[in-house]
Amino acid sequence: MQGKYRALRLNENGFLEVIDQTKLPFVTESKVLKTTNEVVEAIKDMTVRGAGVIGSVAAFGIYTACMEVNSYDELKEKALLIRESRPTAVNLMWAVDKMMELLKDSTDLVADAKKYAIELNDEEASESQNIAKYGADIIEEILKKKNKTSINILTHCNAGWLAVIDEGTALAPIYEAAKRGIDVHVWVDETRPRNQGASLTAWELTQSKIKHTIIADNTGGHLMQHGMVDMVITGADRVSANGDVANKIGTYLKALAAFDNDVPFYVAIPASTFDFEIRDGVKEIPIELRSEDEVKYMRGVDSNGEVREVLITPKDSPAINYGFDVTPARLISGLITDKGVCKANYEEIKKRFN
Ligand SMILES: CSC[C@H]1O[C@H](OP(=O)(O)O)[C@H](O)[C@@H]1O
Repeated sequence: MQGKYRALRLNENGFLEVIDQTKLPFVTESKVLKTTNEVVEAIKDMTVRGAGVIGSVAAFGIYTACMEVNSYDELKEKALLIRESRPTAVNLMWAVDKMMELLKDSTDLVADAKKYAIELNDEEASESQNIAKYGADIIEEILKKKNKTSINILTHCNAGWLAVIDEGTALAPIYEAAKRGIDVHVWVDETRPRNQGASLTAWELTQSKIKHTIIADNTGGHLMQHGMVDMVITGADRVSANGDVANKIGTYLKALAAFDNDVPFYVAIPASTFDFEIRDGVKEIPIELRSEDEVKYMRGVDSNGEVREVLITPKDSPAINYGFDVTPARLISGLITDKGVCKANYEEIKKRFN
């Protein structure tokens, strides 16, 4: 059926259905998003998350909004609600703007939005396959250079198919390398506070039977110091024109440790992640500030298999919860994109993507 991907699909009734990522890895459950408000809430509360999937859901969210309006002007108001649901992943704004541009002269909003949303997602899925191939080539190059037959890759957060349809970005080269018969092991940063690594990346790699070890976020530097990491691959939520990379909080610290230990640090991204409006990512990329409760509470299952949130700090202690940080381009070995691997600098990026 058209519009069907691993993390989301249009169901038989024509509504957007998504995997509820807040329940993984304990419960695999889907959620149908029938209204614009349900789409906005699902992005805000991270039922769906990951820059690419947020963009995918936003595109189908515009289609959902078209079922609620009688004119393009009415649609613009709903589109803004979707566009403003999270501030850092530029794929969200890109998807909404692209859909609204395509629909501006439409005489059948619902039918055209459905068509354009499927086309946009099919293109994202195709780009993800290219990232897989170019990234696996890098993995083979590193193995050859180090004269090794197995590779240890560290990744932060979740940039698999739960985050970018349909192969992911950071995990796409790992899936492709495994398909090529390469012996891959992944160090999985737990990725506090929402544990996208421990809950989502570990779940994905388990499904794909790829060797992995979950580590506390502060472990990566030690592993790199002791030669236990051959490369780092992460995803990204926004890459500025000068090659600075916004990604899940903690990425910058991994890049510093990689730089200090001469470990190749790659960022895998589709073209929709570039933001050419921003020339200095460190200074200008907006960083989402999320609820302090995500730091103060931890999710898990109790002895009855019920998903629970438990307080892990003194009730009255304040916390602050930055969702992302920005890694300067100088710490990045290369950007693995759907058009090949490019250096993280303005000239290279402009030549290939702008
Ligand atoms: C390339 S999409 C994955 C990207 O999105 C994650 O953020 P969140 O889980 O808050 O949506 C994280 O930055 C990942 O690298």
